[in-house]
Amino acid sequence: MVVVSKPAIEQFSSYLKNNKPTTLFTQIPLVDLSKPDSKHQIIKACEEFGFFKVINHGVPMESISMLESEATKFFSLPLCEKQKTGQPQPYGYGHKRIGIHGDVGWVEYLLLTTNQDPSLHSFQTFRVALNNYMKSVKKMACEILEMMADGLKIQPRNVLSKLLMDEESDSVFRVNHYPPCPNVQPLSGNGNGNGDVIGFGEHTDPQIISVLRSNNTSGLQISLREGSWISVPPDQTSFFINVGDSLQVMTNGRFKSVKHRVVTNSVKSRLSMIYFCGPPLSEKIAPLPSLMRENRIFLRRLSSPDVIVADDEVKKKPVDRLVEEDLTGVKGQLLWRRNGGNCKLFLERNDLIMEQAKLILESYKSQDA
Ligand SMILES: C=C1C[C@]23C[C@@]1(O)CC[C@H]2[C@@]12CC[C@H](O)[C@@](C)(C(=O)O1)[C@H]2[C@@H]3C(=O)O
Ligand SMILES: O=C(O)CCC(=O)C(=O)O
Ligand SMILES: [Fe+2]
Repeated sequence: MVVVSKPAIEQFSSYLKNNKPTTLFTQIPLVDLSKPDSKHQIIKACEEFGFFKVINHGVPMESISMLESEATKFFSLPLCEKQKTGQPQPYGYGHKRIGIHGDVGWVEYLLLTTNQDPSLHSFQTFRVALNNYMKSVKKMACEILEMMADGLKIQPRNVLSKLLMDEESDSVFRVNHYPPCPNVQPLSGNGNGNGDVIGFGEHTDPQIISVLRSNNTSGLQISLREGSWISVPPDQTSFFINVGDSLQVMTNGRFKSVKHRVVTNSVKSRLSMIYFCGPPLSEKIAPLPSLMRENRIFLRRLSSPDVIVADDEVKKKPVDRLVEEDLTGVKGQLLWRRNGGNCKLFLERNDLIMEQAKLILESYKSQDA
């Protein structure tokens, strides 16, 4: 639900107060995929930001423009036409409500599986443009994942990309449309809690990596390690790569999944297209053996209370100490599962039945309440 309560100017000044541009000069890492040292740049960017921009990516501009124009046409259709793609459960057309946790944003979107998704059966030209685009983007994503494996000195180099190449890969594609938001309007729900104008509230993506582009319109922000937010300058010809929770787990916390959000624009529509590279359903997501330290799994809470991640930074976080004591040295695995449409990582311990693992997850939830 959208609530209009205060005059726009008052809300805007509150927005600025809560979103100080603390790091004006921080540059988003740029990786030129055609350069021989790109694997090292990728590793550095994933360690420091969990986010980077790529150029010389090999995705043809025509396939990008074709999909963008089909998506723009789609969002300009009357609501009843867009709803023919189905209710978002989770696939289909949705607006304002995002996911199952009551999140609200100034956004409409289309969420699709990358497999044979029936949602677009009456939008054939859209479907063709999408398949074309996804083929090239998937190829680029695999190349990036292989460069990551090289940079991490992990063998075989397809250890990450094979999850995406798997026929059962649980990848999703999302097109988000943020219409201009004329007034600065606070949204109810789980935005960022400051009454800001949120297009898509802060979160981390649960998948391995996400490949994002937009129509040259600002709005995307990422959170830096020290907690400040920076705006990502838009760029129509490049792609942006997000490290997701699954990759954070697989690298045993060496890469961090990036917290990000989208704020609205009062003048221009933002259109973003994102390929979320997910592992096959029920894939075991565990730190890659060569990146394990002391053969232990450390756990840290992520933005969603059900998602936990291997990381030894937990030692610095009092709220998680109990969990570390409970689980240090435990052999277990995180499974990629879907629950009511949302994909998540679930903990399954070798020495405990799932019910007990659930209890541990419950304790996260009660800390949040
Ligand atoms: C606000 C949310 C929407 C989301 C689930 C979440 O609680 C946090 C992650 C979001 C995300 C981002 C990537 C994909 O678009 C998505 C389908 C996913 O797997 O995680 C969405 C979720 C969603 O829209 O349900
Ligand atoms: O629209 C964007 O630029 C980002 C949206 C996003 O983070 C998501 O869909 O997961
Ligand atoms: Fe995201």
